Amino acid sequence: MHVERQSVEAIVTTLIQVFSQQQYADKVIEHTLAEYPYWDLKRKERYVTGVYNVLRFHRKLETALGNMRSRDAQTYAWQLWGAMTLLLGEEPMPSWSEFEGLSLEALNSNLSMASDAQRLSYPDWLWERGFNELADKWPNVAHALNQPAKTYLRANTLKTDVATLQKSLKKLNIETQQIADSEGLEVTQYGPLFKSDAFQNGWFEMQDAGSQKVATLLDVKPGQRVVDACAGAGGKSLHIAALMQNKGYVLSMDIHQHKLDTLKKRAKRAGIHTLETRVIKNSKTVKRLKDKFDRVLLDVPCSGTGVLRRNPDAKWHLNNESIDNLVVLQAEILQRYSQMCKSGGRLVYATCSVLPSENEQQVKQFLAENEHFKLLEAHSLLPGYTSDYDGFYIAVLERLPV
Ligand SMILES: C[S@@+](CC[C@H](N)C(=O)[O-])C[C@H]1O[C@@H](n2cnc3c(N)ncnc32)[C@H](O)[C@@H]1O
Repeated sequence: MHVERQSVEAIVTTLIQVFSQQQYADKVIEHTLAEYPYWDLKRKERYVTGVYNVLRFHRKLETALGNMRSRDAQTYAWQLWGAMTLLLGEEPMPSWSEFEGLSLEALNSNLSMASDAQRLSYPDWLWERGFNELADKWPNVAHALNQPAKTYLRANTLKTDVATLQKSLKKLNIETQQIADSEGLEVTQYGPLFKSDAFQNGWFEMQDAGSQKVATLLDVKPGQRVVDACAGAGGKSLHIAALMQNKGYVLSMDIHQHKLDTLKKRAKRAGIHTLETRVIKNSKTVKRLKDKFDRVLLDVPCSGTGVLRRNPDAKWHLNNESIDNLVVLQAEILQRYSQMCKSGGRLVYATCSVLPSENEQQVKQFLAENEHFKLLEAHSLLPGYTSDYDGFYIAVLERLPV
């Protein structure tokens, strides 16, 4: 296999932007791909995988480089890619001058003295927090979160069914496999998904298979009134509207208007006409909706530790304090927004975190302070244990009838 210099240069430039200029990887990647519209799918995939592999294993690579590490940001970015290529051994190592002096023996020798956190490439604070919260499950979870993310789709049952979608994608050489008892599909052979007629016509959305369980557990029925109070760009709102067969009312709220704008476009493409969006301007927006909904979804802002496969650079942007602040915000959202639930209604609290402080402990504290709610079921989708997909926590609560 030939390694194209232009692709590696693009990876190096991206890494410099992420590390030295603190930019988010997904944004820089999107921007870079737009600069090279003539790249074929394979080349795009190699570029994206290269960036994510370095981000995922940054600490390991830094440790492996030891005192070979350059102080110059540009040279260091080349070294990171070189070290990753040597250690993974999946691609041939080009004999370019930027890699002079790098050897697999030297990298492995430095790694032989590394700590577990260094070898599995986590910051010390997160390694410790993982152990404190998940005890001896943590190393397996940490390892599972280092695997590359797979691609999953959800067939939009308002417009098609799984078999018809599969057939239509197959014509473009995109192979998929249905996930048992669901509208979910794993993409087993990638292709031009977003250029397909199926996508343009709203036949599917890209959504992790774990994430698809959230709306399912909300157990919505056609004709109900449902609020998705932290809707973001609407992954779960769209699923909810489809499960309700476009009958009833879905209110999608968020504090960011631009996310709701994206949601509206997606809803239009999906053929949804029962959904309204509303930005949360202040506490009154939610207060006015007291006791108004049969179903309330609180897919709260969280550490995102369950989705590190998809956003590996989050490890380097988070810290203990930011997670502690999120825990406070989650408790506040749960307490205030739960009031939108009618008596006899159902509330789902969900995170894409693997940390019990954001999950089980939040629900336990809420139930202790709110006797009119009871827990019906809770699912901890823990990569490496109970989930092959992203990590999620989903608690289903009922507001007791009065
Ligand atoms: C986990 S994301 C939601 C993802 C979305 N439900 C989906 O399926 O695509 C959490 C969302 O909560 C929003 N958020 C943050 N603080 C909030 C608040 N106080 N009230 C409502 N939403 C909030 C964020 O803007 C973000 O979009």
